[in-house]
Amino acid sequence: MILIFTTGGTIEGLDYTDDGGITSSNVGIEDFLNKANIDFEYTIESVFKKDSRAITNDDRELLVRKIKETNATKILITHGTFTIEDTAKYIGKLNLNKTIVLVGSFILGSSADTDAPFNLGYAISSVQLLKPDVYIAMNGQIFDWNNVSKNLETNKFERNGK
Ligand SMILES: NC(=O)C[C@H](N)C(=O)O
Repeated sequence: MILIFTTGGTIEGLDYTDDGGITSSNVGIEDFLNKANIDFEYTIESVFKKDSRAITNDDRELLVRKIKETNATKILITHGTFTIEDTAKYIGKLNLNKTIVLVGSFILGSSADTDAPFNLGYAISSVQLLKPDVYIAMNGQIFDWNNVSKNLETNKFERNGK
């Protein structure tokens, strides 16, 4: 069984507009899974729905509590890309002995050319195969929680020192 926690971000159609307001186009992660006719057991829970710049450590603590409470050992977290590495580090440091994969998208989940379904598929595959630890699945790659940063110029995640 895969447990999916959703937290908002562009992958769920959530973004700030240039004038500072927040836009929401209400994309359901479940919709992507249904469209792909997936055939594995999963549970999905919305923990909060925020642009990731608005996520606080209290929010991260709530996520951690839910991760600890569940019997599930394979957990996918959908998350905005701006602070996905902060959340990965926050959880990774705790050594929870579960396979936890965080994933987001760069292009609005509601847009026709979104990278959301590709990223989700890659992350769902990864969460089933990786050994217990915390990872970010983006740009068709897996990054360890303690060796990742986002390159704002290229919109790609990189290993540190690369
Ligand atoms: N690509 C993204 O997810 C950016 C987004 N607005 C966020 O929540 O971080």
